[in-house]
Amino acid sequence: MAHFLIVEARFYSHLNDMLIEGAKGALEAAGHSAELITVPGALEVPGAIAMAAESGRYDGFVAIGVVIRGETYHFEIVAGESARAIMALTMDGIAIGNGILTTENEEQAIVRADPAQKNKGGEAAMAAVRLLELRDQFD
Ligand SMILES: Nc1c(NC[C@H](O)[C@H](O)[C@H](O)CO)[nH]c(=O)[nH]c1=O
Ligand SMILES: CC(=O)[C@@H](O)COP(=O)(O)O
Repeated sequence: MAHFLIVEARFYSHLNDMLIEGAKGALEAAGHSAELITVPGALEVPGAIAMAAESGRYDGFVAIGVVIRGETYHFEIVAGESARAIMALTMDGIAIGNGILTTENEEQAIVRADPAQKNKGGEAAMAAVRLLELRDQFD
């Protein structure tokens, strides 16, 4: 059994609740345990993962959040920079599944957050599980 940390950017609570349900359900079904921490937004997720990885207490991580386009360029920054920083951590060998949705509107986010629909939270959790399996295989 592996132990995962779910790091949620709690910007849209009702959407996060669905993503977290999917992630927890996937990890539990795969026989793993999970903790949850909350940060304000997607830009804080990579830093929180980096800090938690330093502790050595977690085998893998699932990033959860929702970034919905507004009126300004900020969407590109939040969506792009959180994804880029998470990818950089993954390239350092940290098993992370990225379940941060980046959508044009709430309707798109609901479909992707809902475990009964596209279940992107569960998908991100299983991606982290797979990366951990590969790291163990290559060690
Ligand atoms: N607009 C969204 C944000 N913005 C907040 C940033 O992520 C960050 O917390 C702030 O800039 C302070 O550093 N975050 C989301 O997760 N989703 C959004 O739609
Ligand atoms: C993704 C965002 O930062 C967005 O929610 C902020 O909206 P706006 O660009 O209208 O300030």
